[in-house]
Parts: sequence; structure tokens; C-alpha cells
Amino acid sequence: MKPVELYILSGFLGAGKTTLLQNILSQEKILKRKIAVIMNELGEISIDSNAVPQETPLKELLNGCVCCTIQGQLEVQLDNMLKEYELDAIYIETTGVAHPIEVLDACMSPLFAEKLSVQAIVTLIDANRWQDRSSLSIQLRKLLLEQVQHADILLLNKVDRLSEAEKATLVSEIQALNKNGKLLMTEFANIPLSQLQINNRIAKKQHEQAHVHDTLHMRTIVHTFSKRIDVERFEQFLKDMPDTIYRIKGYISFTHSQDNFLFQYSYGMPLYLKEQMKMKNTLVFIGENLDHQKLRAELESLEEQTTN
Ligand SMILES: Nc1nc2c(ncn2[C@@H]2O[C@H](COP(=O)(O)OP(=O)(O)OP(=O)(O)O)[C@@H](O)[C@H]2O)c(=O)[nH]1
Repeated sequence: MKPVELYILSGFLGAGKTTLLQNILSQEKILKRKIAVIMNELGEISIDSNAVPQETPLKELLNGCVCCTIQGQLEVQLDNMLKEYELDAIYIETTGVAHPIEVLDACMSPLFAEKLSVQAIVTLIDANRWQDRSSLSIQLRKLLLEQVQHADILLLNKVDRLSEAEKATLVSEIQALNKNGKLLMTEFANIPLSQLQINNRIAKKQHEQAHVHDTLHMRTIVHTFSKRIDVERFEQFLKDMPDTIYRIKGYISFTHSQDNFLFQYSYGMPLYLKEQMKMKNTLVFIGENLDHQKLRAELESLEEQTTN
């Protein structure tokens, strides 16, 4: 079955995420695609849920940020949605203080990562907020930069309030921080849906399928081993792999043991925990500028080098 497209809508508080979501949903309705939405809000009460039409499946994750305190809830809700509905796409509206990579991480559970196809991290930038960023605390400024740096698509929003000269300055500042991202200027986050679908345009050409993920800045690769792996070779693979792989998680089993392990790797630190349940040996990799084909070939060669 075709994987469900996943879009992460990121951007600082008030940047225009809900406005963008409304624009997207009205365009998706015309295309008659089956869409679901996950909305995350920091507070106890959902303010923006009225923006989603009643017929669209909506899960609200309140009272915390999916990138940290309520990561597990996002996993559960995504899993439920994938089981409950036959969808074309899921849009996640993050809180204004979410780190896009952490949200991506929270979405990519090894239990269902193969059923999802991450299409884009879309970051909205509030033009005035960007101009005033020096008034923010260091932490918030860092967050604002991260939201820009890790986006596949950057929408410089609220440009109705800018002069032509200001627009030019902001565009060059943002492009300097994220050279690969596609930058568009918007008013009320108004863009044609086709501008968000980076992968679809390429996926149409079947022979270019292998390169689909190459257009994404932050990439995820899902690999399922068909057999047990030699632990020493796996550890050597971890040592040799590029340091742009930030995160690996999933399940793995080794030739030296009958056990199945939950494997976590985060910024250089591997962790193995015995898993009681029998799980499929699927690992999810999250990293930047990864050579998809090379990584895949290395993982396959780990299997070839294993004798049982
Ligand atoms: N002038 C102007 N206002 C805009 C534009 N885009 C959005 N707004 C307004 O900005 C306010 C915030 O927009 P939202 O879409 O709610 O922003 P958000 O990112 O979802 O906000 P949070 O959920 O609080 O993080 C609303 O009043 C919008 O109408 C724009 O391009 N120009």
C-alpha cells in the first residue's frame, strides 16, 4: 500500500501555522484527498481546532510539546490514525516552540515508519518576528534558527508588512542559514498546495524513485533486517557512519543471542535494552544530507556478512 504522506508544519508562535493549515485543507478538499490532522498545543485547551473542518479526522495533543514531554502520545495517535483511516496525508501542526527534528523523531516510530512517507518540514517565519529576533532570549533565538535551518520549505510569511528592501534583506538572511530549503514569500500563508509537494513531483518519474528522499534536507531511512546481525560488525558500522546521522531507533537481534533488543542511538551514544516482545527488526535513521543509497547498501552488506 502507498505510504501516507506526512507534513510537519513548524514555526514560531503566531507565525501563521493555523492559517496555512486552513489554506491547505481547503485545497485538499477540492482534490478530494483523505486528510487527517494532528494539532499540538502547549495549553490545556485547544484554540485552533475550529480551523479544521468536521469531516477531517483530528487528534489534539494538549498540554505539552510533542517534541519533548508528550512524544509518546504522538506515536500512539499516529498509530491509531494509520489503523483507523485510509489516508492520503497527515498534517501535524506543531507548537510554536517545537524543534522540528525532535518532532520528526517522534513521528518515526519503528512500529509504523514504513507506512509513512515524510514529504516536508515546512517552517513559517513571521517576518516581523524575524526582524525583532534580537529581543528574544538566547534559547528562543536558537529555536527560531533551528526551525529555519532544518526546514525543507520556508515560508517567509506576513510580507504584506514589509517594504521591498526589507523583503530582500530577509530573503538573503534566511537563505544564508538554509541554502537547500525552498524559500517562498507569502501573505496569510497563501500558497498553492503543489509548492509543498516536493517529493510527489519527482515520484511521478518511477525511475527516479531512489532519489525521492534526496530532495529532503532532514532525511529518514527505514530499514528492516531479514536476519540476525553480527554485533561486532554492527558496532563497526556505527563507528564508521557519518556524524550527520543524529538518531537511530528500532529493534535488532544479533547472532550471539536469542534476545531481541530495543536499540536507541542519539548524538553518538548507542543504547541496547532487552525487549520482551518479539519485534520486527526495523531501524529508523534520521539525519541530514545522507547518502540514501550508500547507507542502504551498507545495511544490506551487514546482512550478507552474517552466516545465519
Ligand atoms: N498581517 C498578516 N497577518 C497574518 C498573516 N498570516 C497570518 N496572520 C495573522 O497572524 C495571526 C496568527 O496566525 P496563526 O495562523 O494563528 O498563527 P499560528 O502560527 O498558528 O499561531 P500559534 O498557534 O499561536 O503558534 C492571526 O491573527 C492571523 O490572521 C500575514 O501574512 N499577514
